[in-house]
Amino acid sequence: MKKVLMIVNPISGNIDKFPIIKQVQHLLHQKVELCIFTTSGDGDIRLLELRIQEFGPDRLLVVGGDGTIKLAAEAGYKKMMEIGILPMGSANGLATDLDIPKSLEQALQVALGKNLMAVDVIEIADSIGLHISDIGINAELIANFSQNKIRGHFGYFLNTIPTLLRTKAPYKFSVSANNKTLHFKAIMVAIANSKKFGTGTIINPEGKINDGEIEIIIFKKLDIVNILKTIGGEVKLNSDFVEIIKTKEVTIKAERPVDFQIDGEHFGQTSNIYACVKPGAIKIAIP
Ligand SMILES: Nc1ncnc2c1ncn2[C@@H]1O[C@H](COP(=O)(O)OP(=O)(O)OP(=O)(O)O)[C@@H](O)[C@H]1O
Repeated sequence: MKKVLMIVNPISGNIDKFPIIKQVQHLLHQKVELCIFTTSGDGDIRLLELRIQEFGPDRLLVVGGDGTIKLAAEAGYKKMMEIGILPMGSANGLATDLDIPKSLEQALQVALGKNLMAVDVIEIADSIGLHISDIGINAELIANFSQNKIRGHFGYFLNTIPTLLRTKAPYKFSVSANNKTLHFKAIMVAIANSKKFGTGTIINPEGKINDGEIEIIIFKKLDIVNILKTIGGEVKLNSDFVEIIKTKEVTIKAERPVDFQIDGEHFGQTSNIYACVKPGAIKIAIP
């Protein structure tokens, strides 16, 4: 490996990235050519695509959370770029799922290592997702979290109660997959590529990020106690309030626009989502 483009999100996880950049620069000194792209939160995708074109990296090294990994994947996926991850987000859902080590040195070793997994990409709403997208109450929580500018797990926790008080859930949805359409009421419908939320909660026991399929997870009901437990990573999901459909593509319709998120990034409100899986479309370095 000769050239590494490090993509740094300065605000993710409320972590100061300066010492991390210094340490990576020190560890890679005279080993690889390192270029740093710092995200601004505005128009990053086009600027990153341009930087990739100019610099021609062998690998993208993401220093951020799920949103920053999503950005790197979106900019690099048509070029089949290899991605390494230094998990520096609030929740780090994808990194948790891929068992990326938490210590910087170990994560860096993995991120620049030879062990690559071809991961499925979900094409969804003119964008892509690698981890978990959903429409309903979790996206409402993320929308409130983004507005409040409080990051970290505590930020999610603080937003839980107001979100639950304000929500109009359950909503009426229809889900079309595998030549069948289901109509039901639910508090949220998730499109999942892998097993866990960043809190460590397994929301999708059948999920495998490289099996060429996605799981549609319908959360029919969830009481406040269960939601708080879920955020704390305690709940074992049971079929009374959850239904899972395995598929390669899905259309989800809601009776009215409902909050929607992809990999922790709020995507406004929508009443119509189409998603399909592109098997093994991006390579991520794993332990
Ligand atoms: N310089 C910046 N200033 C403000 N916002 C930024 C900046 N750079 C990126 N962002 C925003 O950061 C968000 C992505 O953050 P990311 O998901 O990586 O971290 P996180 O939210 O702390 O962690 P996680 O997603 O793992 O919970 C995007 O919404 C992006 O627009």
